[in-house]
Amino acid sequence: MTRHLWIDASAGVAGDMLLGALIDAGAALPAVQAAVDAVVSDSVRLEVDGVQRAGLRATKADVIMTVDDPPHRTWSTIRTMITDAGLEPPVRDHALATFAALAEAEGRVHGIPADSVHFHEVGALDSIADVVGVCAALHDLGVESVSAGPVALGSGRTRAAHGSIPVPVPAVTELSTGWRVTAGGEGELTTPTGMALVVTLAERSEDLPGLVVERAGAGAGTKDFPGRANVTRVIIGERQAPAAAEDAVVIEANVDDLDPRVWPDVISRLLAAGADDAWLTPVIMKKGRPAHTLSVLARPDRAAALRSVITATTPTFGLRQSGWTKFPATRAWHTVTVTGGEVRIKIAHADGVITRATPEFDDVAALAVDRPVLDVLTEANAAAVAAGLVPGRPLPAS
Ligand SMILES: O=C([S-])c1cc(C(=O)S)c[n+]([C@@H]2O[C@H](COP(=O)(O)O)[C@@H](O)[C@H]2O)c1
Ligand code: NI
Repeated sequence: MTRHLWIDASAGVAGDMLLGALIDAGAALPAVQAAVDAVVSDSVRLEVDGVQRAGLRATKADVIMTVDDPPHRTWSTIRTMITDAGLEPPVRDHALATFAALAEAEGRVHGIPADSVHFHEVGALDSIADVVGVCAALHDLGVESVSAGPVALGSGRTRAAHGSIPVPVPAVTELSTGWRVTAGGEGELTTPTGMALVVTLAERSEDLPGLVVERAGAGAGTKDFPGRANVTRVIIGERQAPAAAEDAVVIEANVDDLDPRVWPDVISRLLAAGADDAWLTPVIMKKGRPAHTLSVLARPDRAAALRSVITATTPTFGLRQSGWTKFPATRAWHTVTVTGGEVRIKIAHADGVITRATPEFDDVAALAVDRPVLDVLTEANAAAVAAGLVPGRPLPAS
């Protein structure tokens, strides 16, 4: 069983709406405020209030500025602030991935490198509070997996720093690649920060899955439209282990004319765009040319976005795609303490019995600041054994 969160964005989603919904569902405001303070100390105060939207009760989360003149900040500055804040590793990693998606989308829209994307004054503090706050709230709620239903983006036009822009606004359109969306009504129903949170945190777009419901929450948007509640809802519950078999696709292209130094960037962009894995195989292709086959494994709903990444980042004139069936192990996570911090242990299990347990390598590498990675790995393995996370032993309660 996994604690799953499903996001209902059928009336739209913004960062503050999702934050309000998670606090409404029971996330502790002090824990969320502490995470935000760790990134931007003494700059914002989160306030929550019960409000009504078209007759429905919901929690409104407000980000109150407590500084007069907050500085302009680029994505590269914000990345350093989040990295250095001492956040719990899952909170830090989710916040970094969300901001990266937002900055890359804005960069593509404006034709500038993501690192130069500028979050001006209030926008920067607002976005940091929303993104870090949502990631901290998920952690506080013990959420292990996330999915989202179709997202209503809105229609018409809105005013932004660029003047009057069409809805869905360009950054939202960029972020929506591969996601099920609808117009859903007049006005800007989904903001760039809201969409970045959904597409980064949710593993898939799906209708409400089978859950044993534990709690629900509703987060209010700023406006109150008559006849349609301006709320983002969340439902949290225990999800049964997914069926053993899953549909997957493999997208491939043979490439003989890419500067080999570019390949690592191609692979990392494919992983950031939702590939389950991406790899290269050296081949001798037609005309006896040494080349590489690029292979990308992904869920079918990620295929369109991944084909676009391949086309944009390699010189290939075409690609091929085939359908596969995956048999992923059922997974669970536990955290162990080692010198200097915590390491998550990834556990595969069947019928309540552990079949494999492995320290999450990114957590291990992050703690290997002034000692070898192998030392931290050995300590994490020993901590996992001491905690009973050993093949053949029962899966402990989470
Ligand atoms: O300021 C910029 S660059 C900006 C770009 C865009 C594009 O789609 S491009 C949109 N907006 C608007 O800013 C507000 C706030 O959005 P948050 O995600 O920070 O909540 C919203 O109305 C966007 O449409 C700004
Ligand atoms: Ni913009």
